Amino acid sequence: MEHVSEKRFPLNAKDYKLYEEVGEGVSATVYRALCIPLNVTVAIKVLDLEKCNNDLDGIRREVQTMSLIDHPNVLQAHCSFTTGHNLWVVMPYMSEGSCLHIMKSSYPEGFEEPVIATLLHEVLKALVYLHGHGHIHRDVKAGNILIDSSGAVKLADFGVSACMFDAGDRQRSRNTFVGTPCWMAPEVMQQVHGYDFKADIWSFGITALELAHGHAPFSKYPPMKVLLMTLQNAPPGLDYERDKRFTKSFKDLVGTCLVKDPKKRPSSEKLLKHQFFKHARSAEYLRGTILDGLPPLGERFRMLKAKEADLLVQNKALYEDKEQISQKEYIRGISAWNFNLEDLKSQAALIQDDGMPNVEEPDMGKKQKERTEDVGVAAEGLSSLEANHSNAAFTPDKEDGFNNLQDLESSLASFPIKPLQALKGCFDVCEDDVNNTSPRDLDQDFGRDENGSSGPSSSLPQIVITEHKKFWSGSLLPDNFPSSKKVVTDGDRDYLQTKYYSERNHSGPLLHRQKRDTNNLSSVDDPSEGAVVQRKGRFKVTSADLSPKGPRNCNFGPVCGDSASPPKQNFTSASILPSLQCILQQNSLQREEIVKLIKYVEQSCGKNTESAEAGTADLLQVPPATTRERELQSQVIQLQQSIASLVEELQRQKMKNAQLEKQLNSIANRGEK
Ligand SMILES: Nc1ncnc2c1ncn2[C@@H]1O[C@H](COP(=O)(O)OP(=O)(O)OP(=O)(O)O)[C@@H](O)[C@H]1O
Repeated sequence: MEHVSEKRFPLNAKDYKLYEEVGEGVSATVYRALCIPLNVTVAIKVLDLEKCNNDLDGIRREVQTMSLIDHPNVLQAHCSFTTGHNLWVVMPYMSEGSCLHIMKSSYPEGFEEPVIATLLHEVLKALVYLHGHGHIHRDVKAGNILIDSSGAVKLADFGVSACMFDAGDRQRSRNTFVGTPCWMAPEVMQQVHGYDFKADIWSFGITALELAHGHAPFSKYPPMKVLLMTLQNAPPGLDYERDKRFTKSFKDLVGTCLVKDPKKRPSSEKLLKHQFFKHARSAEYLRGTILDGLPPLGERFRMLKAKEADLLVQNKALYEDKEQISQKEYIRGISAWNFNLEDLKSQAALIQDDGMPNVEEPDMGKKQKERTEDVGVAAEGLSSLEANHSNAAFTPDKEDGFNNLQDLESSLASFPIKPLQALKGCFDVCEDDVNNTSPRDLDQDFGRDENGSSGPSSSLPQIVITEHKKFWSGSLLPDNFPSSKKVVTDGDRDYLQTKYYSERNHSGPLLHRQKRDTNNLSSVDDPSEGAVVQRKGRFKVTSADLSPKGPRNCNFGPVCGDSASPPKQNFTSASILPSLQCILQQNSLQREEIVKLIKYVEQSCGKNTESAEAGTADLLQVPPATTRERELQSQVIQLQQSIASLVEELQRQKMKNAQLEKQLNSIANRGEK
C-alpha cells in the first residue's frame, strides 16, 4: 500500500527520524519528523493496524483516492506505508497545528469573527472541492483544520482514518467508548435514510460555533446526551443576545448550516457565496493575528496534555461513583460517526443526569417549535419518539429540553443499529461548556436551500454494514456478578441500586423505559423484574419477587418518587396477595437464619443453655409458616429434647458419682479406724 507524491518520499521507516509528538487522535499519534534523504520536515501519523479493521485493501483504496486529491486547502499525504503493525502516513508538517490546539492554548473563548471568517472560508473551499469530486469528508471540526507557518489553512484527516475505522473499532481503540458526537448531523445519528455531503455542512456549522466559543456545543456531555440533544432540541446556534460580538451574517451562516433537514441545508458551493465570507481575509492576516507569538507546536502539545491529565484527575475525584465512565470522555468532543448502540446504552445506563446544566438551549418554546417545524429526517425519528410519550404526559426537562434518561431508549429505538456502526469517528479535547450560548433566533431568515441537494449524487457513501459485535465498554464485571450497580429510573432521577444480575444486560434499565406509561405503574418497571405491585416511599415490590423459587428476585429496590404523593393505582387483592406472600417468604427465611445464629452464638460463646432454650422456645412459639420451617422447628425440638435427656443423664451420673464418692469416703474412714 503506498502513494508516492511527486517528491518521491521514501517508503521505509528508517528514512525518517521521528521527533516530538505534536498530536494525538483516537486512532493515531502524530509526530514531527525529518525525511532524511530529502531533508524535509514532515508530520507522520502513526496508526496501529492491530486496533483497526485490518481491511488493508480498503485502506489501500482509500490511500489511492487520497493521492488523487489535489487542492491547496486539503492536506494531502506525501505517502504511506506499513511498518510492523503500524501504518505510517507521511504528510506535510503544519507547524502551527490545529485550530483546536491554538484555541486551547491561546484563545479559550474562541476567535474573533474576521479570523473565523478567514478560517471557515478556506475550509469551505476544501469542502467544495471534495464534494465536487464526490467525497464526503465526514470529520470537519477545528481539530482537523491545520495551519502552517505561512498561515495557509488545510482541512486534514480525510481518508485513511475514515476507512480504517469504518466498522466501528475506532472508538474502542482505547478500550472505552469515547467522546461526544458533537459534530454529527442528526441524519447521521439516525441513519434512517442514509446521509450525504450535507452532513459535512452540519459539521461545518458546528465547527463555526466551535471556533466562536472555543468548544463545540454540548461538548461537555456524554455521547448519549449529545445524541438526544441533537435529535430532540432545536439546532444549536449563536444567540442574538449573548453572542452580541458576532454579526448578523455570521449568525445567519450558522443558522443556515444547522438545519435538521439536510435538504434544507445549502450545498457547500452555495454556502461559499454567503455574505459572511466577505469578511474573510488572507493567510497573512492569520499569521499576524492568531499565529503571532505562539509557542512551538510540540511545546503547546505537551502543555495541553499535562492540562488534560490534570483535568482528568480532578474529574475522576469528582465522579468516582460513576463507575467506569471515563471522565476524560466527558471533556472530550468527538465527531464520532461511528456508534455502537450497546456501548451507548451501557454508558447511558450509568449516567446520573442531575445537575447537568443546560447549554445552548434555554428556550423550550422555541425548541418545541423547531422540533415540530423542522420536519426533516431527524423529525421523522422524533415522531416515533414523541408517539412514545403521547400517553406519558411528556414534559421536557426545563434544563435540557428532554426528559432525561427515560427518554433515551425511546429515542434510540429509532436508531437502526448496524448503519450506526458503519460510520467513523474522531476526537477533540474540549473543556467545560457551562455558560454557553442559547438557540438562534428562529425567526431569522437563514437562507435555506429549499431546492435541496445540488451536489453530486455520487458522493453518497457506500455504507459498510458489518456484523453487529457486542462490546462492553461499561462495567467489566463478569456475568452474574453480585452487587453490581443498576440504575433504576423513576421520574427524572436515577438511583444506583444493588442487584444480582442474572443476565449481563447493560441496556436493561433503558429497555423497559420504552414501555413507560405513567398511568399504569405496572408497566413502568422492567418486565424482567415483574410489575410493580407495591410502592412505599422509595421502595417497590415487584411481582417477580414472588417467584415460586423463592425470593431470589425479591427486590425492595429504591425507586424515585414523591413519597408525599401516594401512587395513583388501585390495589386489587390479586396484586396485594403476592406481595404479602413475598414478605412472608422473606420472613420465614429470616427466622431460619435467626435460629441458626442463636445456635451458633450459643455454641461459640458457651451461652447459658437455659436462656438460649428459653429464647428458642420463644421463637418456636411462633407458628411455622412453611414446610421447611416446620421441618427445622421439629429438628430444633428434637435437639432440645436430646439436650434435656443428656442433661438429665448427666445429673444422674453426677448423683451416682456423688454416691460412689460417699461410699469410698466411708470405706476409707473405716480403714483408718
Ligand atoms: N500534518 C500535521 N502537521 C501538524 N500537526 C498535525 C498534522 N496532522 C495532525 N496533526 C495534529 O495531530 C492531531 C491529531 O491528529 P489526528 O488526525 O490523529 O487526530 P484527530 O483528527 O484530532 O482525531 P481522530 O484520530 O479522532 O480523528 C491534530 O489535531 C493536529 O493537532
